[in-house]
Amino acid sequence: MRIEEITIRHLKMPMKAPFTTSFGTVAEKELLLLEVKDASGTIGWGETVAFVAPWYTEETLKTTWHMLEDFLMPALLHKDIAHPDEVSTLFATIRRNGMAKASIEGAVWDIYAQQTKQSLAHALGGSKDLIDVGISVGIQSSTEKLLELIKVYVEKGYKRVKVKIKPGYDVEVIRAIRAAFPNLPLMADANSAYTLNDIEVLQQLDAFNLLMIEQPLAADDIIDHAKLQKQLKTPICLDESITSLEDARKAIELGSCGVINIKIGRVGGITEAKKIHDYCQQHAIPVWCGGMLEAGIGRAHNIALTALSNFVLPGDTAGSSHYWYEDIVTPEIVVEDGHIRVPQSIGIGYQPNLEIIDKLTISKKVYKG
Ligand SMILES: O=C(O)CCC(=O)C1=CC=C[C@@H](O)[C@@H]1C(=O)O
Ligand SMILES: [Mg+2]
Repeated sequence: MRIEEITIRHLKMPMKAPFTTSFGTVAEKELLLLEVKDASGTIGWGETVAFVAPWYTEETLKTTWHMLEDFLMPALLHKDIAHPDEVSTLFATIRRNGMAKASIEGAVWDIYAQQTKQSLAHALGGSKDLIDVGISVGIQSSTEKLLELIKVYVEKGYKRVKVKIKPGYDVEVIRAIRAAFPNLPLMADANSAYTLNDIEVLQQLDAFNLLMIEQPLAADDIIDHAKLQKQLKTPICLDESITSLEDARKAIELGSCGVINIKIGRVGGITEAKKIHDYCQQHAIPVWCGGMLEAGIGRAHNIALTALSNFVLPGDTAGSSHYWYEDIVTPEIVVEDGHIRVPQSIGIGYQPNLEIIDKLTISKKVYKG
């Protein structure tokens, strides 16, 4: 294939409820939607996951646009590509900026799946028909409110619940959840809010049979995570710390984690995500697919990736209606009894809904190189 034209749309999507973590709140999601057309007219779609502010990683919506416009699109447009794995080679001299790279690479995978007449999940080597789905619950104004929400999600059938923790909002919150839901598959995500000085607090969490504690320490620190893991019974799951296969290899060699959360955007694309998945499988490290409050295109890519066999833990791939009044794809993504059915039709298995996309678009630009 040869990419000839890319349309970037800047979308603003109202959220049903704000999402709060140890770092900040997202009340309205902004994203870039990429419509990528190859010489034969096949169209693939990609979605950026960087937030407006750099609190999760250093990328922002504006940096992704800058990287796409000034470096990534010029490197890709009008080049002959036999396989989407080659996109990362074209981008090899551009450091980091994984979310920008992933948005365009995801669209190329979509085109490839369509042209080889298979589902994206199948093109990636995935064979599951159903994936297990968990839910991520942001920080709430009170523990009562949190317990009420968890009850609703448990009744809806979600396969595990992840809650956000931060210093001062941790042991007592988890204790209350455990008391109300003794058998719930439960985990906590700290988004790097702790240091090794907090080890006693983190050790107290060992009493609650958590599936894992996600990213307790700094994003760029796998050494301290290795020290912490030696002193915790609960497996550590790394999120922000893993931006590439090399990061995963080093973290596993050091013993910094027992689980890895793979996010396509954070690791620079589906090809790298697959490599991390395969490496973890060879080293008996279970993985799951993290979420970035994606709209339908990003969510569809996550579902296809989760069809790979070492995604053995439920992912943060809630259904469209959890976050959105109206999603940008048809049919909307539905969770039933804690499962999503992996589309078996050609491509991503969902159609972009242009009417809704147009309604949410605040600016648009077409690039032909
Ligand atoms: O997309 C989802 O449903 C999961 C959202 C989620 O938990 C996160 C999204 C983005 C940043 C973080 O706050 C958090 C995470 O770290 O996994
Ligand atoms: Mg996380």
